[in-house]
Amino acid sequence: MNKLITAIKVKNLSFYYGKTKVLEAISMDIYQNQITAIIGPSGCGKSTFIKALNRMNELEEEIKVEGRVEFFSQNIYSRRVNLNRLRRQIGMVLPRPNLFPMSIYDNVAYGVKIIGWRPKQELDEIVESAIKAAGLWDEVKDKLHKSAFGLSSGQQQRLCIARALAVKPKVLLMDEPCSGLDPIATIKIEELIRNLRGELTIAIVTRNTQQAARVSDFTAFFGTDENRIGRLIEFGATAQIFNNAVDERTRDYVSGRFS
Ligand SMILES: Nc1ncnc2c1ncn2[C@@H]1O[C@H](COP(=O)(O)OP(=O)(O)OP(=O)(O)O)[C@@H](O)[C@H]1O
Repeated sequence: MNKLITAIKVKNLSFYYGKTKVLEAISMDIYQNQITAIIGPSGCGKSTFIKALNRMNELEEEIKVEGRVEFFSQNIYSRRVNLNRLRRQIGMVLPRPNLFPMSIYDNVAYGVKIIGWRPKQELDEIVESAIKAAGLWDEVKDKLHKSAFGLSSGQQQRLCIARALAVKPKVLLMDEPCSGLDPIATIKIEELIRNLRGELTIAIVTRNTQQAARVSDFTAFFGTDENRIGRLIEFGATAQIFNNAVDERTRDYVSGRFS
């Protein structure tokens, strides 16, 4: 394997909603151009963690962050950070499709247009290549100017991924992107993730351990301690976590023995 480069370094991150601590002292790296899965039982803080990586939690009520999150060595919680730019570089796909009431084309072009004006032909090319990367082109190429709401939920979710890819993020965060989808739509999203392997840094939260095993290079297993606070229990190459985990709790969880 080539030498791994850290895209996001999480150092001793603790996270609070109001006065309630939900994550304790998380330290781990998200490696560039690798796919990192975050797995663990419900309520262990997986979504909170991934949202902390591009400050998406700040849309919620009072939060407190301790520790550091560095994006290519830059502290993302520094006051100097431009949040729009940060979220363009570290994009996010949510559990449910959240398209705009616009055409398929305009949904994908939207973020690109915000960055700056481009000639129509260039915009067309960006839209086409993002939709292709999301594995959706053949299904939508003849109806680009129809409403995005006419698509199935699986197609809508892939369009959300196309929209995220169109602004050329360095990292894509995915929070349970298949949670509302049937098995076939889920497989299509997994295929598209695998196709991005080696080209884009991806962190994906999933409750589906088999999905983590299928798509990821690295896996972080989160759990809760006796105070119900989320902790990183084990991090490693996905094959190691699934076949040769060090911690008994990881072994129980990945083998489905977790209650
Ligand atoms: N906006 C919020 N305000 C207060 N508490 C919250 C908020 N969001 C999440 N929590 C709490 O933080 C803890 C972690 O929640 P989080 O959604 O991050 O876990 P999760 O591992 O992603 O769970 P699931 O797999 O069920 O989605 C839970 O105890 C949850 O109730």
